[in-house]
Amino acid sequence: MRSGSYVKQPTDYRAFIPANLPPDPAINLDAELLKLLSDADRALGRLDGVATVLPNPDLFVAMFVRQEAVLSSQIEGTQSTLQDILAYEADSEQTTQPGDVEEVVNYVAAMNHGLRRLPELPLSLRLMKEIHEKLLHGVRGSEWSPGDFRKSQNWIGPQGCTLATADFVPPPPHEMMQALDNLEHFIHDRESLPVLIQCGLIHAQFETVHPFLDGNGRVGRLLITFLLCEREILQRPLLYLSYYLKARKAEYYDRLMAIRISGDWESWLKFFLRGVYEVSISATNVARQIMEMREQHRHLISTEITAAANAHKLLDHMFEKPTFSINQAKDVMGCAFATASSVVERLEKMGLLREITGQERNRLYQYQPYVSVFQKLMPAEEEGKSA
Ligand SMILES: Nc1ncnc2c1ncn2[C@@H]1O[C@H](COP(=O)(O)OP(=O)(O)OP(=O)(O)O)[C@@H](O)[C@H]1O
Repeated sequence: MRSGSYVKQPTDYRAFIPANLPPDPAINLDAELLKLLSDADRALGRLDGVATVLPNPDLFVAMFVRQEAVLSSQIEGTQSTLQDILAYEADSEQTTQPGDVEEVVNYVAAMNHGLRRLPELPLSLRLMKEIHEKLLHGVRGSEWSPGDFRKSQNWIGPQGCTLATADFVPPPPHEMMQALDNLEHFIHDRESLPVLIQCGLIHAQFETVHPFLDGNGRVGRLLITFLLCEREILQRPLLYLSYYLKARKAEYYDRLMAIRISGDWESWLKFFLRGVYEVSISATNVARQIMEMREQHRHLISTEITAAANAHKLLDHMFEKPTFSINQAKDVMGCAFATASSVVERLEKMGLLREITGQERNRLYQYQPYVSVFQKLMPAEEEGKSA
């Protein structure tokens, strides 16, 4: 079959051996697929444009990365919310954070590591292993060979299922390496296909090969961002595609299965491109809202606070790290504790900051209007629970 075939293994189960990429027969770029491709390209271009045209986009990139990290980890079943990770980053000593918050922190570290490495190391099997190592470092699943491809057979399906009852059995290790070599080769091919088509094919093939014992979904979703950044389709990692995949998890899995069962690459690609389009538009709006908010709040600070330089400094910092203690604010502004305390109090009265711990000591303040822009994308989080 076009996407591969099920092959009976000596120990009596059937594993899927993927065919090489690009698919043969080639992807049918019908009118619908071409339109979706062109819409997604345009929307992604607009998102990238926002980041290059507006001043200081780097201030808020970290928040987009956190957003993607939370959503991608929630697909995997992690309960932590954006609020949890912000509080954890501001004060990791706090004991009230859910145990799995470190998985999201690791996702952010894996994303940042990959983005840092890309200028010196192309998107490759080696980079995938490095990313995986960061992702599973010291957390649940870390007994599952962080940074190493699997050396045993794995399978996908409901908890407790066996090789015989699994929904899907990826290739056994020796076939897996051959499939990975082909995948790496395909990743380096810059000529044959439009980048977004290539990106969709790479993600799905990676999930089919399932080269790690755990974390395949998250590494596969990170690959999407890395490819877009490596090819300079996006200058910065602003696309939180997991927002779309999380909302349509059943369809996400069904589309991946349809590639294996009936070789239907095209329906997966259409689903993927719709996601790129929708999320690009959403992310562009978020970026615009943030820049407007920055202007409004800068203006508000200038008119309401005399000697506003410190507060401006803190405001800029809040776009990158919206949750912080007074001690941290003091360091950012380079002033005395008492001065930092009065600036924070003032910003709180102006409605820009909210104290989030409810404690008398070790208080944390949050730039709430800003965080709310992202929380609105996660309705369940507003009620204080994860989806
Ligand atoms: N039939 C399927 N059912 C569920 N997941 C599938 C299926 N086929 C492929 N997958 C992929 O496998 C991923 C799950 O693999 P794994 O548990 O190793 O990854 P994870 O990162 O730990 O978890 P998750 O992917 O759920 O976030 C899914 O996210 C999806 O991308």
